[in-house]
Amino acid sequence: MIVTKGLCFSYDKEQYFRFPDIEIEKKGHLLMLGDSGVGKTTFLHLLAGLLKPAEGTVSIEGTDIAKLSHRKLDKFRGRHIGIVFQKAQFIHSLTVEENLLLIQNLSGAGQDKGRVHAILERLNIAQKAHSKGTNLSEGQKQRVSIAAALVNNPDVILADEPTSSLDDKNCTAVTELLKEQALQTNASLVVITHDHRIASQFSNSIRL
Ligand SMILES: Nc1ncnc2c1ncn2[C@@H]1O[C@H](COP(=O)(O)OP(=O)(O)OP(=O)(O)O)[C@@H](O)[C@H]1O
Repeated sequence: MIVTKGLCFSYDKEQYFRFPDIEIEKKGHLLMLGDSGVGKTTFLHLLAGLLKPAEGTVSIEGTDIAKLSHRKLDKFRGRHIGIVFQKAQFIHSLTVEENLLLIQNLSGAGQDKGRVHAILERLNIAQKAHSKGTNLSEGQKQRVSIAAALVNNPDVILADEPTSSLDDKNCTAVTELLKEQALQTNASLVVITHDHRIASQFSNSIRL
């Protein structure tokens, strides 16, 4: 479960962002829409503890994440939060499978090749399991990034423009997978986007 209260943030004191309070139960989801530059990624990074709010709180599974030390926050993120970044972030010299196994290892959860392959199948990239990151298209990289966010069954899934590089078929597949994953693993899902193709697939949405 994720709850925010009174979140404010500023990069430079010139532009001040005030974000609406959100509360997403387990299995719940929220789509946040908004034009380029309104602060969607900033909001997501506050939710993930990658930025510290000037005011307000982010509570995940009952923990106020701003109260955690850097080390504890990194560990907490690895265990509880799956982030789909706008630009895919993984090690390009490793294969897709090796990247996902490494993420499982780093979280302390142990390796589960079956889980890795099941998720790659769902994302239509199982045939790329043994390819290196440098040999993937942008859409394939985006899907690896989604697999990386989901592979540890996080309690909170935060997705930043997860469908921007995808064609219509994969756009629907990815959105369905994110929602289904949240339902199956009792997770809360936040998706931010300006991709209007996915608006109709979410019953709960707000505009920034
Ligand atoms: N590290 C930074 N330092 C200073 N200003 C920043 C920084 N990151 C973002 N900004 C500014 O904050 C504003 C909001 O950026 P943000 O990336 O959150 O918007 P967004 O709604 O996600 O946009 P987009 O849809 O284009 O990704 C923008 O005006 C941006 O220039």
